[in-house]
Amino acid sequence: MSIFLYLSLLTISFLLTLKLLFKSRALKNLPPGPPYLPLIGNLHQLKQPFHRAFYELSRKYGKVFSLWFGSRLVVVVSSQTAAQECFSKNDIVLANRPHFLTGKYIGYNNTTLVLSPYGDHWRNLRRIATLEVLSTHRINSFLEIRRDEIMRLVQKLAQECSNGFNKVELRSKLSEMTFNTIMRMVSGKRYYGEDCDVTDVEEARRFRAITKELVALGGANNPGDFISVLRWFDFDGLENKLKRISKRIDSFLQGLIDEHRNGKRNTNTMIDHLLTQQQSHPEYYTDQIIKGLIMVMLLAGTDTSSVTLEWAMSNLLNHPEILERARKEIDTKIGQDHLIDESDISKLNYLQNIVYETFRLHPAAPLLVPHLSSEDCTLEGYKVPQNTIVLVNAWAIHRDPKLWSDDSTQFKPERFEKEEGEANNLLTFGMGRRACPGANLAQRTVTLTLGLLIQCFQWKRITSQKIDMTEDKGLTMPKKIPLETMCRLCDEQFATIGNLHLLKPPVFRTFYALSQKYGPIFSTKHLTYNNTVVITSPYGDHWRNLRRICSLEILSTQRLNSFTGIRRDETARLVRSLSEGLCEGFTRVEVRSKLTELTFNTIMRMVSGKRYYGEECDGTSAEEAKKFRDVMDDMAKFGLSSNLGDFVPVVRLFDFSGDNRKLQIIGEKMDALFQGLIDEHRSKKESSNKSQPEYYTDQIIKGLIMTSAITIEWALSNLLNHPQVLEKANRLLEEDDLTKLTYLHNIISETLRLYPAAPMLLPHLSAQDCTLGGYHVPRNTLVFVNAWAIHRDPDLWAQSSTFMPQRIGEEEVDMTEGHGTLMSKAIPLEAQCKARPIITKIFSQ
Ligand code: HEM
Repeated sequence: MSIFLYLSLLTISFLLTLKLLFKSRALKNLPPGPPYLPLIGNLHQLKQPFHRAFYELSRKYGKVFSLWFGSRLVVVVSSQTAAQECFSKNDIVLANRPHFLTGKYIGYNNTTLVLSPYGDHWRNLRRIATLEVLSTHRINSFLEIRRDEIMRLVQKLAQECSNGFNKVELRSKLSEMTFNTIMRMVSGKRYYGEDCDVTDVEEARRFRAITKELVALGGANNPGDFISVLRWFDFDGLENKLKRISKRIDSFLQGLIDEHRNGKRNTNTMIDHLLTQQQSHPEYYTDQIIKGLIMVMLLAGTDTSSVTLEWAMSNLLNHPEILERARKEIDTKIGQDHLIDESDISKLNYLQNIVYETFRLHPAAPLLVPHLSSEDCTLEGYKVPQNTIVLVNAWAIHRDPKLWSDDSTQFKPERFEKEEGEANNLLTFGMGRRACPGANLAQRTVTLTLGLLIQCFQWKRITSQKIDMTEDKGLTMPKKIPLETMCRLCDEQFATIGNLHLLKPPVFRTFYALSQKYGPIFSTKHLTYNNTVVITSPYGDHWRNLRRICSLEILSTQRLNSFTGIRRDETARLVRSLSEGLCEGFTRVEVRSKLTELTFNTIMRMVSGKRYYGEECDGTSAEEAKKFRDVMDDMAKFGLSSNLGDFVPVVRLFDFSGDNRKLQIIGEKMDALFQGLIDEHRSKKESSNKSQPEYYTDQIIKGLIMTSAITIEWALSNLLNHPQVLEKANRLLEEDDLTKLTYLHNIISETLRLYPAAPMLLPHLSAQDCTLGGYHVPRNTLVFVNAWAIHRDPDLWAQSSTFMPQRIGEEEVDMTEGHGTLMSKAIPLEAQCKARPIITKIFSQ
C-alpha cells in the first residue's frame, strides 16, 4: 500500500513538474523572479515575516516580480505606481480573492465579505456592510460603545497607576478593548475583562477560547493551498482542526442570532438590525450571511486596531519628544478640564499625524489581503495571467525612499505636515473596490484611544533601552515582544477622571485610609449631583413638603403606633419559623433571607396590606409576589451602587457599565408595580389607615427595609462572636424591666456604632460656598460624612474598633463588610439556632 502511494506521488509530481515547466516556458513576459524548484516552486525560499522576505527579493528582481508557490503563480508588487495600476486600470480584474483551506472552513466556504469572489454576492455583502454596519450613521450610533470601552481601559490603567509610575502590560488591555467594542456593536455583549457581562461568564469563556483558536488558525499556512497533491493529505491535522473550530464557532454564532431572534436581547445591535432586514428579505439575509458578517467583523476589525495601537505607543516611548509635543497639543487645544472626544479629533493635527505615521511604518495588513486576477492583464508592461495571486507589499511601499523623503524608515509624524498631503500615499487600508470598509471606524478608534492615553497618563520606558520593534509572524504584523511600559496617571487628570480610580470598595474604608493621609477633611474632585426624590432632593419647598408628609403622615409616632400590630405579627412569624423544628437542638439556619423577609413584609404590609415573601403571601397572587421580589432583587443589585457618570460629566454621556439602561428598566418596572398598587387601592376606594401606598416612595421602602435587615444581621453576628454578651442579654431579658431593655438597646447602639448601615450617610451637596474646618468648600460640592470612620475614632471611643473586650469561642463569624452604599455583611450570616423554652411555651399556648 505504501509503495503504491509512493509511486503514485512520484508520478503525479513528475507530471505536475512537466506541466509547470511547460507552462512557465509557454508564458512569455512574466514578471522576473528567482529560480524555482519543481513541485514546490519558491516555497522553500520564503521566510517569515513575508513582507520583509518579499522586500529583499524586490531589491534584486524589481518592484514587480513573480514567484511560484507550488503550482500557483504569485506576483508581488512593491511600488506605488504599480499598486495604483492594480487598483485603477486593473481594479475589476484584480478584485477577486484566491481560495484557501481556511476560507473553506472559517469563511463559510469563501462566501464571506473578505473572501468572496468579485460578483453580485460580494456586491450585496459590501453594500450591507458599508450601508448598514459601517456607514457613518451607524458608526455614530455606536459612539457610546466605543467611548465606554475606551474609558474602561483608561479607568483600568488609572487604577493600576494612580500611585506613581507602575509597570503595565498593554497588549491584552488593548486587545480586550477592541474585541469588546466590536462584540458590543455586533451583539451587545462584553466578553473580556473582569467586568465582562457577569450573567454570561460561561459564554464569555467559550467565546474567548474560540476566538483565540480562530485567530491562530486563521493565520496558519497550509502547503496544500499551493501544492495540489498535498491537498489530498492532512499532514499536520490542520483540516481537522479547522473543521472542529468551524462547527464550534458556527453553533456559537447561531446561538447569538437565536437569542436576538427570540427577543431575549433587544437592543440596537448589528444582529438586531440584520434580523429586521431578514424579515423583509428572508431569501438574502439568511442566518449564514449574518454569521459570516459577524465573523468578518471579528477577524478584520479587532486585532488590526489593537496591533496598530501597540505600535503607536511603542513608537512614542522610543521618541519621548514626539510624545511631549502630542501632549502639549492636547493641553493647548483641549485643555485639562475635559477628556478628548471623537469630535475633538479634527483639532488635533499632530495626534492624527502620529496615527498616520504608525499606519505607514506598521500597516496591520502589510501585504493587504491577497487579490486574484479573474483574467489576463498587464502590470508595468509584464503579463499577469488569469488566476495569478497578486500581493501588494504595502509595508515596502511605505518605506520607499523615493516616495517618502526625510529618512523613510524613521518615525517622523512631521512628514505629514507638508502641504502635498502625504497621507494620500498611504496604502494601509488598500485601494479600489476591495479597500477596507472599516477604515473610518478603525481610524476613529485608534486616534481617540491614543489621544486619551496621552492626555490621561505619563509614559516612560521600563529601562533606558529602546523598545524592541521586531515584528512577529501573523496576519496583522504584531510586535514580537508584547509592550510593557511604565505608566502614571497625570496629576492634571485627577481633576478630569476625579479620584474615582481610588475608590476601591468598600468606599468608606478607602475614605478612611485617605483621611489618614490627608486629614479629617479632604477633598476629591467630584462634580454635580442632581436628584429629586425625598432623601436626595435639593433643599427647598419640594423637599420641605416631602419631609412633612414623611414625618407627619408616615413615620410619626402615632402612625408607627398604629402599625404595631403588623410589626408584632411579622416578628412573631419570624420567631415561629425559626422555632419550627428547633426544639430538638441546635440547627443551622441562614439568617439573612429571614431578616429581609421580615422587614420587607412589615413595610409592604404598612404600605399596601400585602405580604410578598414567605409561604403565605396573603392577598397576593404568586405572580405578583414574584414580580415584586424580582424587582427588589434587581434594585438591591443596581439601585444602590454608585455610577461613575454621576460624578464625571463626560462619562455621563456613555453608559459606562451598561447599568444606566438596566437601572432605567428596573425603574420602569418598579414604577409600574407601585402604580398598580395605587390604582388597586384607588379602585377599592379604601381609606383605611392600614395601608397608604401613595405616601410611600421607593426610597422610603428601600431605606427602611434594607437598613433594618442589615442592622439586625450585624447585631446577631456580633452576639455570636461574643457569647458572653448574648448570655448577659438572655439573663437580663428574664430579669430586666421589659419596658426598658437597656442592655438590648446598648447592643443595638453598639452595632449601629461599628456597623452603621449607611456608613457614609447619604451625600450632601453645598448650595453655596461655605467653610468646613477652615477649608473653603465651593458651591456644588458633594459632602460625604464618613460615619463609619467617626464611629471608630479612638479619640471618641475607647477601644474604638472592638465590640466587646474579651472574645470567647471557636471560629468567629466573618465580619467583613460588603461593597455598596449600604454596608451589608459580605457573607450572609449562618448560625446555630435552638428554640428557648419560653418560645415553646408561648407557641404551645
Ligand atoms: C487599523 C485597522 C485596519 C486595517 C489596517 C485594515 C486593513 C485592511 C486591508 C489592507 C484590507 C484589504 C484591502 C485589499 O484587499 O486590498 C482590509 C479589508 C477589509 N477590512 Fe479592514 N482594516 C482595519 C480595520 C478594519 C475594521 C475595524 C473593520 C470592520 C469592523 C474592517 C473590515 C474589513 C473588511 C470587511 C475587509 C474586506 C473588504 C473586501 O474584501 O471587500 N477592517 N482591511
